[in-house]
Parts: sequence; structure tokens; C-alpha cells
Amino acid sequence: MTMTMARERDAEKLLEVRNIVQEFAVRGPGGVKGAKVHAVSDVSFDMWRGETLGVVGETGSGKSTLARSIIQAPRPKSGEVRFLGTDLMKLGRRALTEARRQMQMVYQDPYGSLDPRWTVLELVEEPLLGYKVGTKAQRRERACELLDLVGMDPGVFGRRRPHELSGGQCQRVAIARAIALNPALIVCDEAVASLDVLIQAQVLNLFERLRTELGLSYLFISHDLALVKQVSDRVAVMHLGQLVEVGPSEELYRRPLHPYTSALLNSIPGLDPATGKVRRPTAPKGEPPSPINPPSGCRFRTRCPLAQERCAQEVPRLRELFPGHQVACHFPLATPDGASANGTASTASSGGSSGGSNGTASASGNGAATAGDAVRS
Ligand SMILES: Nc1ncnc2c1ncn2[C@@H]1O[C@H](COP(=O)(O)OP(=O)(O)OP(=O)(O)O)[C@@H](O)[C@H]1O
Repeated sequence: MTMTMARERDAEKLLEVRNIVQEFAVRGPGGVKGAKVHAVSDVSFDMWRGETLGVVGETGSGKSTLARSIIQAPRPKSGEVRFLGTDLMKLGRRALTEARRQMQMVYQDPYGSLDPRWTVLELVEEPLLGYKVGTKAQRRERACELLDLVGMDPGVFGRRRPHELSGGQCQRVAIARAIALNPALIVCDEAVASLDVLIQAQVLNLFERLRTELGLSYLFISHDLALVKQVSDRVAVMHLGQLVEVGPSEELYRRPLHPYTSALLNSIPGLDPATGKVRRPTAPKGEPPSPINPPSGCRFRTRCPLAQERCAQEVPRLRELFPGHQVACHFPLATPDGASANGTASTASSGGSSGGSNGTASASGNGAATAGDAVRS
């Protein structure tokens, strides 16, 4: 990337997250006081305007806490969250409320996120009322416009209440509320997880249309890796409160660099093109360690088939190995110079793929996770 290109890209930066930490005080084993859950530990990443960044990871890896930390609900314990150039961590209550107009969330439970006593029109008007936007008549007009935008006829649905709507329709109402104040960023936390597959596809199409029409950016959190691949420009992989890999979606699925990403991808059911048979998915080995007492060094090392002594001693930092593709691992599955985990040669070259004959990433020896089948799914 030239300097000019880098500057142009900087100008479009939406979000700069630096070293954020979020912890929760809890009772430890045996009810001992003073323990804390390390839910998000030293996480840094950037987002650009108009992009969709997917966040994946096992349950409890810290995806939702990361999202809530970004919108300062609650504020992270430390770090920096720069949104459109402003450090949200330094804003007072009133300024933060104003900044939050630009950041909205869509949650998993479409019924739970809507007040059952209100009509659809009242629900969509509510954020406008909250920020004292326009007159009553203008808010009604805007609410009708927003319902049209999300594909719901205000004349048909406007006076209904949530219990008279399907899950997909409720989610459309939630989306209309989220876009009411012209936000720049929408955080989707498992936003389609509770919908059946066909409705899921419709809602995803709606997200994509709104992205183009309104210039939105999405932080798209999901445990569904296939779905995240479909909607994201880039993907961030979380493990036990840390980002272990961030990269362009296609590339990350084709050539994962972190053994954890590789193991996660192997957990997606899919067809093995070599045999034409359904490949049996394999879950990442073992249970994730406790976030109250995470392992020293690399937090994945206790489950990693490639772990070496260094992994217990040094925390791996996120570093760029291929353009725009970062990994936090001492022994990544591929490197541009061809060195790979366990000191074996990797066939990776910039923009190419590593490992087996079918162009899949694979870790050599000792039963390490391979990612090939996941790419095919
Ligand atoms: N308010 C809280 N108090 C104590 N612990 C919490 C709190 N919120 C989250 N945690 C813990 O922080 C860790 C990360 O949780 P989080 O919900 O962010 O993970 P997640 O990846 O979003 O999981 P899921 O996919 O199941 O929603 C978990 O160990 C969780 O139990």
C-alpha cells in the first residue's frame, strides 16, 4: 500500500480500538471473593467505514463483552476506543449519549428487545423521541419511511404489537429502530441466530441492502462461521478474551494462520471434495480454560497441538504476516518466508495457500488442526 493509499484509508477510519481490557469481579472456585473474569484482554483492531467485520469464537470467548465495551456499556476498564476520531473513553455522560446515536445494536432475541405493550409505529418512533428529533408528525412520517426501508408496510404492520409479528418481522422492527438515527455503525450480536434459515437469508439481504443504501458498517458477531464468511469483508477470531487472528474473510477461511482458527473451521460440517462424502466436523480439542485463571503466555496453548515451550512464557502479539492478515501466534500455520509451525517448510506465499494438494492450510505432524474442509463448506 502506498503512503497516499494508507492516508486515504485512514481518512475513512470508523473505529480504532486500542488495548481494551474488560474484567468482571466474581467469586472464584469455592466461593472465594476477589476473583475476576478476564472477559476482554488487551484487544486492538480497526474498522473502516462501510465494512462488515465479523467476530467469531466459541461461547464465552468475549464477543458480546467486546461489542458492549466498544459502545461503552459498560466502559472498558482501560484502553482506547476512538470512534470517528473521538476517544469515547474520555467523553462525559452527555457527550457519550450523543455519540451513541451513531452506534446502534441489534440483538439476538427479536421479541425480548421490543416492549410488548407498544405498537410497531411507537417502537420505531421511540429512538427519535428519545433524542427529541422533529415534531410528533415528523416522527410518525419518519417511522413510516423506516418501516418501508425494512420492507414492512406501515399501513399493514404499523398498529400491530410484537406478539402479532413473526420473529423475522420483529427483527425488521428492531433494525428500523437501529437505523432511525442514521448511525454509522451497527453492532449485530447474534442478530439472526434465532431465525430459521430462510428468514435468516432475508434479514441478511436486508442488512446488505441497508449497508449499500445508507453507507452502514457492521460489527457482526456470530458463532456461525459459515454465515460470518458470507457477510463479512474481514473476520476477527476471538479466543478467551483475546483476538488471535484478523484478516480478509476469503483469505482467513482459505488459509487460517492460527491453530485455533483452523480448529474452529474444522468444526463446520461440510463436503470433502476429495471423497464427495460429508466430512465429520471436529470441535477444537478440549474445553476452553477458565477465563478467571487463563494460562500464561498463549491462552490457546493448553489445547494447541503445536504448542512449544515458548508459548507458555511469552504472550504472542497480533502481527501482520500477510497484507491485512494478522495473527497472534509464535508458530503460525504459514508465513511469507515459508517457515511454519514446528520448523517445517510451508508452501505459503503471499496471496497463495499453504499445505495440502487441495490448497488448504494445514499444520504438520502431531494431529494438528487442518482447515481445508471448512473452506469447502
Ligand atoms: N456481567 C458479567 N459478570 C461476570 N462475568 C461476565 C459478565 N458478562 C460476561 N461475563 C463472562 O465473560 C466471558 C465472556 O462472555 P461473553 O458473553 O462476552 O462471551 P461470548 O463470546 O459473547 O459468548 P456467547 O457466544 O455465549 O454469547 C464469559 O466467561 C462470561 O461468563
